[in-house]
Amino acid sequence: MTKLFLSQLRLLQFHPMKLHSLSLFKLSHIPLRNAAFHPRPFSVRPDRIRASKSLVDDEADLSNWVDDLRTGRAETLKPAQRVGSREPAVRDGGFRKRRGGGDFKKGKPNLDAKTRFGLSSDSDNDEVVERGKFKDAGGSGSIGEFLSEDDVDEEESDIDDEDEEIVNKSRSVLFGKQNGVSNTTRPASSGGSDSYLSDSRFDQCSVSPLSLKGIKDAGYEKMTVVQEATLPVILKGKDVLAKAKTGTGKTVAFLLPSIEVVVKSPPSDRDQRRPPIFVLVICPTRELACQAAAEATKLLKYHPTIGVQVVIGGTRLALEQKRMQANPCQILVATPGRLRDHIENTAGFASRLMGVKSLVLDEADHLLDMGFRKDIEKIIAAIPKQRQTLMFSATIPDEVRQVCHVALKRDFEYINTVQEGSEDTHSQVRQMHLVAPLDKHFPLLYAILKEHIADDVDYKVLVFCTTAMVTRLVADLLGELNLNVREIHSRKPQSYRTRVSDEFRKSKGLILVTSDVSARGVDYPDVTLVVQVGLPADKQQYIHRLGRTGRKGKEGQGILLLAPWEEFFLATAKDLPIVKAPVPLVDPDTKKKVERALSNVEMKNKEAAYQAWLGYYNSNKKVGKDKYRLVELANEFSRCMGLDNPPAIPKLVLGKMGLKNVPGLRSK
Ligand SMILES: Nc1ncnc2c1ncn2[C@@H]1O[C@H](COP(=O)(O)OP(=O)(O)OP(=O)(O)O)[C@@H](O)[C@H]1O
Repeated sequence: MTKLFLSQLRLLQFHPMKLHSLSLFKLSHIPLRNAAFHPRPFSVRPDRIRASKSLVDDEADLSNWVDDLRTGRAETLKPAQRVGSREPAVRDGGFRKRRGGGDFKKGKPNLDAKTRFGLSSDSDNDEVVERGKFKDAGGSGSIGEFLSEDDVDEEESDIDDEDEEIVNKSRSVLFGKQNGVSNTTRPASSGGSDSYLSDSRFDQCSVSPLSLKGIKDAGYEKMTVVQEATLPVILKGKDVLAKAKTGTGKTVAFLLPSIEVVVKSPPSDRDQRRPPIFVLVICPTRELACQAAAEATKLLKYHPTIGVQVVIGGTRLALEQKRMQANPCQILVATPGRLRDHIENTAGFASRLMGVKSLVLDEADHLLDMGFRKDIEKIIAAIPKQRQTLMFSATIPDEVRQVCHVALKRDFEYINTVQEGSEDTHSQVRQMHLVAPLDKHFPLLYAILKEHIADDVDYKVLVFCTTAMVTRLVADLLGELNLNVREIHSRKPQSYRTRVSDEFRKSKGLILVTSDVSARGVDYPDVTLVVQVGLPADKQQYIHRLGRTGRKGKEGQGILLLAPWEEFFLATAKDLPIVKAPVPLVDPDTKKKVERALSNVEMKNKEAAYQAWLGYYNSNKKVGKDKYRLVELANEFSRCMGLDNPPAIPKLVLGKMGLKNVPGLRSK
């Protein structure tokens, strides 16, 4: 039996003097912690990429996109790009091959896209900093805006469309029952501790022949560990709370048995005006909802009578209403706020929900935290008590287990596929942290990215930032530095988000600067590096962000860039193997280049980023405690952007933030 060691790493203090003494940082040359790891070849998957959402030009098209997949009207599916382990970088006399680009200009934020999607007009929108609390506002001063949700996604139905709204049977170890709850830990069944595939095949399970055909066409043969662990239990009708590492196939694990629920239900009458919805899947973000619906569509290939639809914020409610009327579905994938909107405003919708037999909460811990809880409770009140409930996530903190009775029956089964003594992250993902003064962050980020690009021609990088407006600032900066970047956050129109997300999914040689809208569940293949700039909201969010790389057993790298006063985060994640990174050399030239690039970034974007930054850290329990120190730090951030005089903030906003009369702040 493989023995797993929990690496208790000594977290070394960063010493600024070391900055110059260390050689150029080569992320990809650092040997993996688990040197013996070989990514499993992913041989059985003639991978398919879903229809190009870059064709989606307006909200109406977006709304119809999943329908088009169902009816085969969407763009022909394209064969996958390379799967399996990454190839070494191709170098040709210093020329580095780059792919991707689409209709965006390399290295520059696309101006057409900016104009078309109104980027400039939303620069002074509010930015929410912490779920359920006041976030900073960028100018209009409307309280409604303050109360909107930011990047935690995203869907807030009640504001407007721009606001938003995630076993091995034989070897299972039963830890016993407490209060009727079964707790089961089901370790990976083959191929070492990090294998995500089990030895069991789907055809060994009692699923319908048509579903099996769909699974085969999707390229799935063996079940992943979480699928093997949960399928038999779910098929028996039990409520399940399941935990499995990121990128290990949880979506299919809940979709397949959900489809079987519909298969076993009496067929709806074709003429029935309001046919029942049998399966309701709730995801915290729009991207995730679309992704889950697309996966369901794949699996439903041979079930022509079963329909799936998606309802998400950012599209016109009336369009969704029309679409649901025209193409009634038995499986509905939704984000919480928009679902509530339909419950309250769509004629006949509430009665359709009375047919729900299976409720799925994807990213369950996130859906049960305070930002979504009210919506979820309202939704649960609108569906029958007699139903099966499935909750999945890569992180299930104790607090969530304590409140999961909100949705689950008392005798639910808790299935944990993360082995005892193993971390919630993948051992094939090298995790590093870099602690450096704030004024070094932008040059360091640039140096990290340049180095990574030089090492891997197929680079595909996600850069996570703390808020939407800081995301925009960093994207602007990296664009000015001629890196091939895109940005995605909650202040972008949904059609733009969908387009960029799809482009990044298919691309290589691209950097996506993002807020936490991309933190959970989004399945971008072959991400080579995840950079997290600044304090993650919590350890769970760190894990989910990191989980965008190292999916399906592949290798990956993660780097967390912190200021010294953010270093306390490492103590909260001390069970994770986050090692100290060698510091990349930032030569004076690089520094100057970054300063020059910053001077080209629009003033209003810097102002919005300052305010957002202040709001984000103000909401942090530790950093926000000492308001005087907070303002000092915010002003340091302002100087990092080249603004020695910090931008003025509306008095109302300062009042809401509890920052009135704090020295160092300028009000207007
Ligand atoms: N049985 C299978 N065999 C091979 N590939 C699979 C199988 N099941 C799912 N996959 C693929 O694995 C990838 C990851 O799946 P998925 O996105 O569901 O992961 P996840 O566990 O939900 O991740 P996260 O925690 O980040 O949400 C997807 O590309 C999916 O198509």
